[in-house]
Amino acid sequence: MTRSHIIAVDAPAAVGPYSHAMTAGEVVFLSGQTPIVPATGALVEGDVTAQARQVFANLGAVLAAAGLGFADAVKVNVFLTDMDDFAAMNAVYETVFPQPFPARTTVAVAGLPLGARIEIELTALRR
Ligand SMILES: C=C(N)C(=O)O
Repeated sequence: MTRSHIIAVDAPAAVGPYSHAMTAGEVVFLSGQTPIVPATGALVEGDVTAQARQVFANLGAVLAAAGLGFADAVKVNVFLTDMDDFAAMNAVYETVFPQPFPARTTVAVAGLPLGARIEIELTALRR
């Protein structure tokens, strides 16, 4: 099975020792994206809705660098620092993924890098 890494020039630089994505055969594992604005390296201004939109913009940039799109996602993991943001996250989420929606898990966590309210990682499949 081939293994390679993906660096997306349109996504924020990694904030730690990880690749934007790794491929393993036909499966593409995207690292978690936080709401960092690529041009500034800072968190986007605004509420969790703005943060969710930025996260999806960043994930979209990584998917595009892999030659993929949100329709290719098979599993998504959503991390929130406050489960009260669940509905707002869903409202953005359902505009991004076509149906049938990928499998998904959402959990609340004690903290995220740079004080973000949301981080999302996903796994996609080359078809
Ligand atoms: C933002 C990340 N994906 C990380 O720190 O692992």
